[in-house]
Amino acid sequence: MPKLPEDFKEKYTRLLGKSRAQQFFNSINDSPKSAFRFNSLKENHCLSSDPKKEVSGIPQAYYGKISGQDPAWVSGAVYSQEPTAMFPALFVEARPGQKVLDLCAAPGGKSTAISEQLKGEGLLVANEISHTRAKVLRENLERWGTTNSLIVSEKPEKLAQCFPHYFDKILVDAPCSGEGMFRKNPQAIKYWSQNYVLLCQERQKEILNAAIQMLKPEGELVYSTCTYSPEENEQIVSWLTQKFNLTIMPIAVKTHAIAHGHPEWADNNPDLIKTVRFWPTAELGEGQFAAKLKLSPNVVVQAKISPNQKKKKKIRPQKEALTKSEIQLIAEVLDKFSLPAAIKNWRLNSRVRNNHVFIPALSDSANLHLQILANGVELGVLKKNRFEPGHQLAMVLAEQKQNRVVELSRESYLKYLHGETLRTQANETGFVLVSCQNFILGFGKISNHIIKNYYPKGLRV
Ligand SMILES: C[S@@+](CC[C@H](N)C(=O)[O-])C[C@H]1O[C@@H](n2cnc3c(N)ncnc32)[C@H](O)[C@@H]1O
Repeated sequence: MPKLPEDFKEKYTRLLGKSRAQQFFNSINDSPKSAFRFNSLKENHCLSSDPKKEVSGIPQAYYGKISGQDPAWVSGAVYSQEPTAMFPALFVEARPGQKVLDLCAAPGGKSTAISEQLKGEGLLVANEISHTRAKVLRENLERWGTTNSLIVSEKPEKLAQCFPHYFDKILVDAPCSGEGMFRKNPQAIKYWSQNYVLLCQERQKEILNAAIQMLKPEGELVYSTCTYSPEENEQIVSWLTQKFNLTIMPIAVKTHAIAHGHPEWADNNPDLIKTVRFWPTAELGEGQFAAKLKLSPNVVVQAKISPNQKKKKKIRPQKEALTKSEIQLIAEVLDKFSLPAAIKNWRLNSRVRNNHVFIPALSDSANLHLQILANGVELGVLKKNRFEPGHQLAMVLAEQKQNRVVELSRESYLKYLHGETLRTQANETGFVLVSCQNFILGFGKISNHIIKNYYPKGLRV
């Protein structure tokens, strides 16, 4: 039983009343809930054993654990995520073609869900301030088969200079005091203090200040935390409505296990009742809060790029379009596969930079002077007189039924993940997709019944 700090218990007894508070403290002793979501962008959805219990209110989500070594996980067919953490992305309700920002995005649970909503059309800017965590974000979005994301690692203020009033939707899944994670991560209890809660509140205001500058008139902001404290939840939403031209929107949810926000824990604005809370007592999952707000149509929109940016040296566009001979080399590989819509027009849409061939999600990104980890889909690398397809391309090809696939046994699968060369009975030669249990894992290249391993070195186990 994790020992809860006395101030924490006093605070929630005051807020909830003795009996509800006791139920709440007891629920923190129960086991945390694990769940996973299926990837609607990918072809294959059959696990080795059928998942049993659905997460109420989330399409294609089930309770249970999927190991990080399961072919379903490695291929990006599933994402392991705490059940209540699945909701904020659902509230974003992005439509294909829209521009969406996930401002605090790593490890990427919510970005992967938003990319499913966009279905490859429009733009997802996924930002993570920590460079180490941003790398994990990149791996997860790549595995997911996302084609239209710009992955960046910047402070929110810096992003705000580049994207004034640019986005239709913004998700701020804010760093918080993590009270909702106490039973999943008892270490979080050690960090808890009322001062820490207030410190988190300050940081949330800074992040939101930048976020609002990037929202289009009539754009929508989803704000979420995994904590219970009113200071980081209802009080932040009150602050947002007082400081900016924002109104609180209703949130449509299809689960009974959801509670509403508490106007009396903030400035008594009755609209706060439209915000939502997940309590562990409802047994859906861990603690969460979410609010949805809309910016007025009458905000003053600033210039496109800030003076700061204009002063920066313009990066001259390199020769980036493909030459005829480059197209020929790439076509020798790509023409053998069935291409999903997002990459079908690769001949026209591809760019080459330092021999890397990619279809950008945002063109002219170099002049933004941002730390960009990935822009769109990397198709592969041009080498001397040949083209080597990249891992991200394999993950995108998994969105469509493919014929050039070599299915591995469980034993060979583990060898593939280690980076070993494999033997095969297959008669194909050249690049093939490699799968296990029909989940596409990456590329291999066959010559004389030997599969050369193209699983990326950085992902090998
Ligand atoms: C709750 S986590 C995000 C989880 C993520 N949305 C997901 O679903 O996988 C909050 C993230 O905010 C980042 N963060 C911390 N301080 C920040 C700041 N000042 N500005 C922006 N992001 C920050 C953290 O590194 C962390 O990755």
